[in-house]
Formats: sequence, C-alpha cells, structure tokens
Amino acid sequence: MLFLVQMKVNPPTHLAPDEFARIKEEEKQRALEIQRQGKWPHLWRVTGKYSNVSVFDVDSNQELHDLLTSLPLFPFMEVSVTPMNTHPSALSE
Ligand SMILES: O=C(O)CC1=CCC(=O)O1
Repeated sequence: MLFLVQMKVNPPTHLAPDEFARIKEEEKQRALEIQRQGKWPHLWRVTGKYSNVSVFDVDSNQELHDLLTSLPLFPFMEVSVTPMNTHPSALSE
C-alpha cells in the first residue's frame, strides 16, 4: 500500500539547541533504517520549507502509523497522510 506523507517540522522552543540537534540525528538514523527496510522509498525536502514529502510502501494503515510514531521528531511534526491507488492512465506503477 502506497501513502503520500507530508511532514512539517515545528522546532520546539523549550529545548536547548543541542538537545534538538541530538533528536534530529536520531531522526536521521531512524529514517535511514526505515528506508533500508524498503518501507520509505521516497523522501524529498520541500524547497524553502522545513517540510518534506515522502512516499511510504507498507502493508497496512497500522504499520504506517507505527512507523510514523516511531520517528523521534514525531512530537514536533504536523503529519498528513494521503492513501494512493494506481492511476488507470499511468504508464507504470
Ligand atoms: O527534516 C525533516 O523533514 C524531518 C525528517 C524526516 C526524516 C528525517 O530524517 O528528517
């Protein structure tokens, strides 16, 4: 199942900068782990914004929820999820 996921990061104001830097490094390592598992095939920065556009390839809504909530930055992000189907006019999936 493919999902378009958009994540907007809202950096916390109550954390010291080095603490937030540590969380961002943990986020990177967790994101790399999920990508290596083949569950996160696309991750793009939205130009000019602290935001990304991603595609997740998972087996269920629950699996996507579990992956997203496992991200260390999850408490500091607004996340929107759009389920996707193959388009009938698409040349390839
Ligand atoms: O910086 C972001 O867009 C948030 C994020 C998601 C995965 C990652 O490594 O950073």
